[in-house]
Amino acid sequence: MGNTMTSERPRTAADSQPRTIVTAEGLTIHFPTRDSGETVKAIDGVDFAVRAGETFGVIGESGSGKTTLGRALVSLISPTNGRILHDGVDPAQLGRSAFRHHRRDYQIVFQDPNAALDPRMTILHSIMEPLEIAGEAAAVRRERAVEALARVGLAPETAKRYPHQLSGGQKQRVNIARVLTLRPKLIVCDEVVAALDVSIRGDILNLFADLQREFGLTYVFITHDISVVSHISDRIAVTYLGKFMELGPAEAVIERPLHPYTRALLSAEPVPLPSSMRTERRIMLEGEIPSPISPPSGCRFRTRCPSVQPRCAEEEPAWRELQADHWVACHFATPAGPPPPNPRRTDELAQQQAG
Ligand SMILES: Nc1ncnc2c1ncn2[C@@H]1O[C@H](COP(=O)(O)OP(=O)(O)OP(=O)(O)O)[C@@H](O)[C@H]1O
Repeated sequence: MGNTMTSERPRTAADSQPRTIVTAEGLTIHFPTRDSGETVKAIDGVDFAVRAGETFGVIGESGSGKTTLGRALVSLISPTNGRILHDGVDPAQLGRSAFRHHRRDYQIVFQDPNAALDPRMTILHSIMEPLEIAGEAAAVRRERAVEALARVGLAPETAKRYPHQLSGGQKQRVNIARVLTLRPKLIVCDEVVAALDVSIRGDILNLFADLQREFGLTYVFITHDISVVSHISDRIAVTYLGKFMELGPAEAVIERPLHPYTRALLSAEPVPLPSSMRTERRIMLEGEIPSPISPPSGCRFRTRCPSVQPRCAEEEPAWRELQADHWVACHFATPAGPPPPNPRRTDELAQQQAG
């Protein structure tokens, strides 16, 4: 960045690549179950990089591993296999004190507005708390907290209040102020508007967008709600049973999906359907997501896929860049889109429904 005028070094392809804030390499997170001794494969080998200044949306049904992924990105969970790099640094290799200093740059805001707030602390103290843990001086803590309170749209008198005196939306603004004081490189937003009244979700999403513009923040935005993710994301990753099915520019993923799962997810959404799908029949997602303890062989989506073929049970699809910056894991996807529904499969599903 900026080195072409001052450095003698010739430009390389790497110079035009955007800087990455966090990279996941073969990221795998397995949880042993307490009673049965089995393993929950919550995240089962994903590779991606989040670019500086972008909003990286992560979408998928409940149980697909989104929260586990988000927690791992901010080092709240350690990888079972593979690794996460923060701006090129592997946090797992840092000593205790270096890690403590490092992790303030990688923050998370949770779905439950109460999760991070101590009911006995005033709002000002709650906002100052992360700075105190980070070892900042009292004067800096107060100054930054007051500034952050205003920046998230809360009145100065809110400082003296307690969490129970605030609405859900106001508490979520406090949570945003808490992480903002640390000036982090990355904020993982885990279903941050899901618990809020529908009427104020837009305000909070707009606040995130304004803060991103002002402070050059990078977000990973986790949600099961397509309207949220399409509203705010630059790129979208579609997760299913611990794997990425598709990853690409938001507009391409929403308007011209490549994976049958993405198409089914979008088609299950009541409104608004992308223009390319308005005339298509709705493809309903049949059945429950299978257990991550024993995911299906080959392609994990095959047991619910309307386009399934015999090969899907035998061979795991490769992760392919089918179009520029647009990746998919499906044997039969083409640059034109997902494979057409398999008529035999459609008959089977109709029979199951009738039965
Ligand atoms: N600490 C844990 N111990 C055991 N299993 C876990 C643990 N955390 C998550 N899981 C399991 O891992 C799988 C993925 O969970 P995760 O919460 O990451 O999914 P999700 O996509 O965020 O779902 P939701 O939207 O419901 O939160 C689930 O089967 C869940 O039960």
